[in-house]
Amino acid sequence: MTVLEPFGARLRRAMDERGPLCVGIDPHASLLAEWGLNDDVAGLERFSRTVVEAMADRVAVLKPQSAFFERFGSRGVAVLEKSVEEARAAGALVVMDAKRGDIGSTMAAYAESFLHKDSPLFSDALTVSPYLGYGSLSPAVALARESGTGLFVLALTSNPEGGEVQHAVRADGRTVGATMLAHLAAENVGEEPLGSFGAVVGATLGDLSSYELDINGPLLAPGIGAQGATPADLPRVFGAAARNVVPNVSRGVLRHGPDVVALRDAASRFADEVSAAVSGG
Ligand SMILES: O=C(O)c1cc(=O)[nH]c(=O)n1[C@@H]1O[C@H](COP(=O)(O)O)[C@@H](O)[C@H]1O
Repeated sequence: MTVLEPFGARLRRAMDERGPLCVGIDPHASLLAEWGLNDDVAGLERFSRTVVEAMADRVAVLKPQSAFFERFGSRGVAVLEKSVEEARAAGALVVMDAKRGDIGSTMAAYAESFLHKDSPLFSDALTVSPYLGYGSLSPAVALARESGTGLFVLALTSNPEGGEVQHAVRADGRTVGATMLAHLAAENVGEEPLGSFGAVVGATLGDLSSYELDINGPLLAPGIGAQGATPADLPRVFGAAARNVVPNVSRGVLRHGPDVVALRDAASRFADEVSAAVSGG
């Protein structure tokens, strides 16, 4: 297999060159309607192509949300394949948001679907769920190491319901979420300039100073915009780990379409606010 430079190194460089913002490609039916598009495969394709055209040559990361493509069956997935390919060709890193998680042998097939270089859906990284046990993700960790890709593991999610699982306290006194962060820190030991095994940590969660967020890996932070968090929250939520945060905005940017210039302006306003907040400016 052609081996890419590790995802963490590629991501760090992209964050340095383009800023850390991740824009989501989330073609909600309501957004298709707002954009004057039909809720069908042609509308999906137009939406996705517009976002890629507007963003892929300037933001560090694009994150397509697979569910909105799967909704249309195989033709929707074909649009997803094309979007991933075009976004990567234009220089963006693609984090496939498919939140996969299963017993190890099945997990291996999920990993192949997104992280093997010959897969039609090959992406730079994949979101995964560790709630069948962190160890069930091992085939994905192994393939990511082999192919120079990365994972974002759901540790502390942005939604209010996540706490009942992630804040649960284990017999050793640690919360489940903290345990996931510790597993990721172990994966990333010694990696420079940044490990490839990231955590998803919601920007909506308030002060997380009781958590060890310094996992030497990226922290994907959804929740900015439509879910109520703002870039100004990042230092308060993430403290010193803010330098490794990849803030995600989906609807907060996408609602400005379909005009490409308006989409770019919206993303660049978020990017400026992130940079002012994280650099203390
Ligand atoms: O893994 C994710 O990206 C994710 C994790 C999480 O904890 N919360 C969360 O909102 N997301 C995703 O991030 C995006 C947020 O979209 P907006 O709320 O429109 O910005 C959606 O695609 C969600 O599926």
